[in-house]
Amino acid sequence: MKVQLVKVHGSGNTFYLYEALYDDKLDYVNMAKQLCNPSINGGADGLLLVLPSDIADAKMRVINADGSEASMCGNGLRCVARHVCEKLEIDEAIIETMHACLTVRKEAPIFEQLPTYSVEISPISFELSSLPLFLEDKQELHHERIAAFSEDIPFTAVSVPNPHLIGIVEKKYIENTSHQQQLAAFLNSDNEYCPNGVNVSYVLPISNDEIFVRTYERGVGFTNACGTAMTASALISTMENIVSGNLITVYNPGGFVQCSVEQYNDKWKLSLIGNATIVGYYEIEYSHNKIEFIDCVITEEQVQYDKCNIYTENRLRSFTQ
Ligand SMILES: N[C@@H](CCC[C@H](N)C(=O)O)C(=O)O
Repeated sequence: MKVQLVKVHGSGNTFYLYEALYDDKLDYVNMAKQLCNPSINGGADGLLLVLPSDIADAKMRVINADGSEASMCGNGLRCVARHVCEKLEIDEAIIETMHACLTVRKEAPIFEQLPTYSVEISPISFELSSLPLFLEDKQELHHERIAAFSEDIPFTAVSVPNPHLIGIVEKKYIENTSHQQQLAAFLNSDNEYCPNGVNVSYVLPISNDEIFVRTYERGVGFTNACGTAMTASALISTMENIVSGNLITVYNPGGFVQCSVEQYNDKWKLSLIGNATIVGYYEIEYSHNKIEFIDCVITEEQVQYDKCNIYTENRLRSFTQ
């Protein structure tokens, strides 16, 4: 069977997007594992499925590189938002995800001409059972040191609704990734704390409205960026008075986004604003569970995005030197 795919990214978090217009009985887990293999066409961090929905403009499913399914994906949702809005010729849409129907919207570019979308990030829970994360008698974890994780990094746990463990760190933990690598690999292996794994982010405060976030993603490993992690990090940084104001700029190894963090009557309202870049259009042959790339048309959009990367690198250099 011939399958049409779009390669997309949000902050360098890269996905193949496939729109299934009918029940095609394809093995999406097998497809994701092959498409994400870095030795084939550069790989990707996941497969985004755009499916018909009875209650929204479309439904998104997210398959991680290892074949596990995630309940949400912020960077991926921006790319799905663009796909659906352009197809339906609308500027705002509702996308059904595993646990919520979320509003997505076309926005003014965050940098030069970059196609930019905002996506709602919800529901939010601090209950450890929502991740789940098991820590003796604790119900929640807020900016606290856990000896088994680190002697000096305070961690917060939150689900949005995919699970995140977020540490506020000093520069040495950003310059050298080994602590994050070891902790995240442990929490994503067979372990007593996070039986379903967890996305682990290290956050470096930069200014009163800027942070840097690097994430080791469950089901993938280190990625250029994780949208839900950056939004959750902006929330935690706000709650801990590390940043102030409603719009936080979040730099990451693949670019930058803006996260809107607002509070109404004790309830947090989060959204993620950033690029939704189309890298290329691909045709594959998928038969006997094997993928073969047949054709591709690469767009000019990455050239434009590279300029944004140069801007981000220069900006980051000014913080880190
Ligand atoms: N990159 C994503 C999150 C993808 C899912 C994650 N790996 C998980 O398993 O929770 C994002 O942009 O939010």
